Parts: sequence; C-alpha cells; structure tokens
Amino acid sequence: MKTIDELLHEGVEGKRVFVRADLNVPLDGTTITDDGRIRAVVPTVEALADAGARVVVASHLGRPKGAPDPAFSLAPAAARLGELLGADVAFATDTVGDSATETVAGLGNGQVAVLENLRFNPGETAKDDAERGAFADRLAALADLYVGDGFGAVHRKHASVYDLPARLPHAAGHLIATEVGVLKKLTDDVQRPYVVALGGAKVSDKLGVIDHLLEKADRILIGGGMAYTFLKAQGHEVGISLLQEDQIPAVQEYLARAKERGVEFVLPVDVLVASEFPDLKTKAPANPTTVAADAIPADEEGLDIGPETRKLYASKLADAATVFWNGPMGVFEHPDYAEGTKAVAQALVDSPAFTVVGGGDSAAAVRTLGFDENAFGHISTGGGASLEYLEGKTLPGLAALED
Ligand SMILES: Nc1ncnc2c1ncn2[C@@H]1O[C@H](COP(=O)(O)OP(=O)(O)OP(=O)(O)O)[C@@H](O)[C@H]1O
Ligand SMILES: O=C(O)[C@H](O)COP(=O)(O)O
Repeated sequence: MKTIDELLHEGVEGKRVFVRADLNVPLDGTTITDDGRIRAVVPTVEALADAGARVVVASHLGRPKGAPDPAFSLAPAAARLGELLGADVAFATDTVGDSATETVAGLGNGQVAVLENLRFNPGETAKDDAERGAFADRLAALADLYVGDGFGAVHRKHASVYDLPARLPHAAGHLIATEVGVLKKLTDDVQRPYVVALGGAKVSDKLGVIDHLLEKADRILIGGGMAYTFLKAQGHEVGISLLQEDQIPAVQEYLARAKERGVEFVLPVDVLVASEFPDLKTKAPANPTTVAADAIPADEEGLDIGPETRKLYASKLADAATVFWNGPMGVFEHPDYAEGTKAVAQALVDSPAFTVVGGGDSAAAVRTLGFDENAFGHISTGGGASLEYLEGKTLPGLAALED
C-alpha cells in the first residue's frame, strides 16, 4: 500500500488531491457533539496543504436516502475542519455538480475545500457496479490524486471508497496507516492475556467478531444490551430487556465452544433495571434498582451492569496485557446508567495493558464521560470497520488502496 509520505515525496504541489475522510460525526441539530473523527484527518489534510496540494475533502454523514437532506449536511463539519486547520475551508453545496466543479477550480495551492455529503447522490452507495462506477467517474474528474483516509468507512463498498481509487493514482493517509498498524497488532502478535470487553446494542453485528475472538482472546466480558441475549441463552429470564431471540442458538454454540477452548466468558452478575427506558433528552432521574442477573423482573429491563459486575469486570481487566473494548456497558447517555461504562473505561486507564477502544459510541462515551483520550493506547475512529478488520474480513476500502 503506497503511503502518503511516498506521495508527498513524489510531489503534490498544484495537484488536486481527493481525500476520502470519515467526517460522520454525531450532531445535535448543527452542533457537533464529538469532533474526534474530524481531528483524526487533520494530519493528512495539513500535510497535503503544506506541500502545496489543492485538497478536496469528501465524506458521508449519516444515512440520507440518496438525495439532498439538510439534516445531514456536512457544512458544520467543514466549518469545524477550518477551525482546526486555522484556515479558510471552502464548502461546495453539492458533490459532482456546478458548485463542486467551481469550488475545486477556485482552489489555490495549499487551499482546502469540503464537498457536500457524498450520500446525497444515489451512486455513492449503489449496489449496481455500473451506477457506482458512473458516480466515481464524475468524482474522478475533480481530482488528479486520491488519498484514502476515512478508516471508519473502509468496510463499505461505496463509490468514493472502493471505485474511485481504481480511477486515480492513490495512497493511504496517516489515519488509515495508524489504524491498520494498531489493529494488526491485535490480529498478528497480540500480547497475552488478551481480554475483550463487548457491549453496545448491535448483537447481530457483533456475533461475527465473537466467532473470530474465540480463536484469539483469553477472556471475553459481555455487557450492554448484548448481555441479555447471553443471559437468556444460559436459561435466565431477562424481562423486557433488549433481546435478539434469533441469535440465542448461535450464542449457545459460542458459550460451548469457549468452554472447549478454555476461553473465559464473563457475564454480568447483577444489573440495573427499570420499568422504562430513560428519557435521554431531559435526563430526568430514572431511579433504577439493582437486581441479580438471574432475577430480572418480568416487566423490567436491564440498562446497565450493576455494582458487583463493575468490580468483577475491573478485576478481570486488571491482569490483561492487551485489551480491546467495543460498545458501552449500559445506556451511558443517561447519568443513572453511565457507571458501568465509566468503570470499564477507568479500568482501562488504570491498566498497564495496551488498550484499544473501537466503536463510534464507545469512543464518544470515553470523551463525553470526561476521560483523557491520551490515557488509552488507541481510540479507533472505526466502529463496524474495526470489528470487520478484527474478523479478518477483506475491507473494500483497504483492498482498493493495495494495488
Ligand atoms: N442495556 C442496554 N439496553 C439498551 N441499549 C443499550 C444498553 N446498553 C447500551 N445500550 C446502548 O448501546 C448503544 C451503543 O451501541 P453500539 O453497538 O452502537 O456501540 P458501538 O459499537 O460503540 O458503536 P458503533 O458500532 O455505532 O460505532 C448506546 O447508545 C447505548 O445507549
Ligand atoms: O459510523 C460509522 O461506523 C461509519 O461512518 C460508517 O457509517 P455507515 O455505517 O452509515 O456506513
């Protein structure tokens, strides 16, 4: 894979360089609530601009339906990028239309522009190769070179991620190089004990990675909304907790395989429950109660791990040499259900292990709960991308940069 350093060495002055970033940041209206993904692409944009390139930054944001939708505009992200660079950043109000063409044509050497959300065009995410290719052709007309640096989106076979690099000389940016370097350590030469903490809500998305981790990890801690499918698979009632009934047989198979292979699976021993999901807007007190994990009342749902589980998980993380953590332990957005996530984050901060946090929500949780991101070994900008990398899948956006 050619690196951006090689590209810079060859010279980029006056060249139009298309940087595929992942500026898919959480927004509250037009306010960015966590700018981690924008900060992560700054070194690449800065290096190119300093070398005199005309930098065209492009990204998706959210999942608009292939047509312009102001709620998903990249304008706030473009403004934030300008603040971080300390420079004016031009903004094109479309992706391949007149605004994009004029904005790119107006760039001087060392200047930066951001295009509007790539997913406003149906060609970006089209399943049909020809439709994606036609959009990629139009994007290619805007640039001379391509730099892939949107690690969070490399698992998507989308026009700007997969088809465009085939049409332009290309290289990997600094962020992709860092992310791949760190995640490679977890797949190739991991230091043991290797402990994995998994939480969050998307059980079915994460089963693939558990399948893979059974071959790699020494211990797997399960929390968050995932825990209830595991508790149910062990024969416990889980009330009205998040449950993926169709995944129970797969989970049972994993629990059995873990036993055979000597991989320790750790499940919550107690949980915080309430009869309804908390109000995340008003954050009104939720008054949860603590119950044993095998005694969840029929009309209540589990929303965080309990105090005994917090202690247990901290002790199970304490002797690790490597930790990978994906997914919050509870509904951390509400203060009454943030303690489990805080306890795991604190255990990682206290640990001498090499710690990697993966997943958009987990990374945002770490920052919004007030932890210093430098206290972790690495905070990945990839959610699905980091999981699919660990699963050993071929990621279209990395494969496209290989040749
Ligand atoms: N017990 C629970 N019941 C319901 N939802 C929960 C529970 N525990 C955690 N969650 C929710 O899970 C969500 C995060 O899950 P998700 O699987 O998306 O995490 P992630 O892997 O960090 O992020 P992503 O994959 O989106 O990058 C949070 O919004 C949190 O409120
Ligand atoms: O948030 C993410 O994981 C990436 O930006 C990819 O977004 P997507 O899941 O909408 O493709």
